[in-house]
Amino acid sequence: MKTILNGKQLAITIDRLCHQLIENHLQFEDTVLIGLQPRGVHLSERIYHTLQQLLPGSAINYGKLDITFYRDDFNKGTELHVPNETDIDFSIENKKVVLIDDVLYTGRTIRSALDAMLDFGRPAAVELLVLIDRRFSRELPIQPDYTGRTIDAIISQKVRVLWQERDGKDEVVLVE
Ligand SMILES: O=P(O)(O)OC[C@H]1O[C@H](OP(=O)(O)OP(=O)(O)O)[C@H](O)[C@@H]1O
Ligand SMILES: O=c1cc[nH]c(=O)[nH]1
Repeated sequence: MKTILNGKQLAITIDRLCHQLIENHLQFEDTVLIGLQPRGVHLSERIYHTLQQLLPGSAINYGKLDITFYRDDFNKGTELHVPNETDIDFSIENKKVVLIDDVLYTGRTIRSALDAMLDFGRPAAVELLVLIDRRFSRELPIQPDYTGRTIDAIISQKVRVLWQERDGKDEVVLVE
């Protein structure tokens, strides 16, 4: 197992991503943040809380989206897909949406998210923020707008993003 980001590097990376978001979205009046269940939500929570500290007084719309029923392999094969909560209590009509996930690999999760998101309105634009972009493994034409770290990994390897609140420590690792 190899460490890609330790806890301190992860915190610095999240801070940088937040500043990049502010650069493009200023006070977030027309922008909403949506974290993807289950693993992207830990990242989106950190980003949301960091932005609130950096932009005191701004009311940022933040929600969580579950894509289970929109997966292109739902009801195919024997794997049981257990849904998580979707919590979006605002319309995304004409808003700029920033989708947030921990890892981008084939792009299929994000494709599903683009589909699932449309239940909440027609956005003006959609951006993608990921902590880890696994290059050279995309199966769909989907690329991130904000990236924590780009890595090259072989197919047998797996990136795992660990969070203090769930795993007991903050770390990004490459598992052989
Ligand atoms: O770009 P993709 O190929 O869709 O992979 C990215 C997704 O994989 C992980 O989720 P999950 O744990 O559900 O997938 P995994 O079982 O493949 O790790 C991760 O949290 C992303 O949402
Ligand atoms: O390496 C990978 C690939 C997909 N999803 C992950 O969480 N890690």
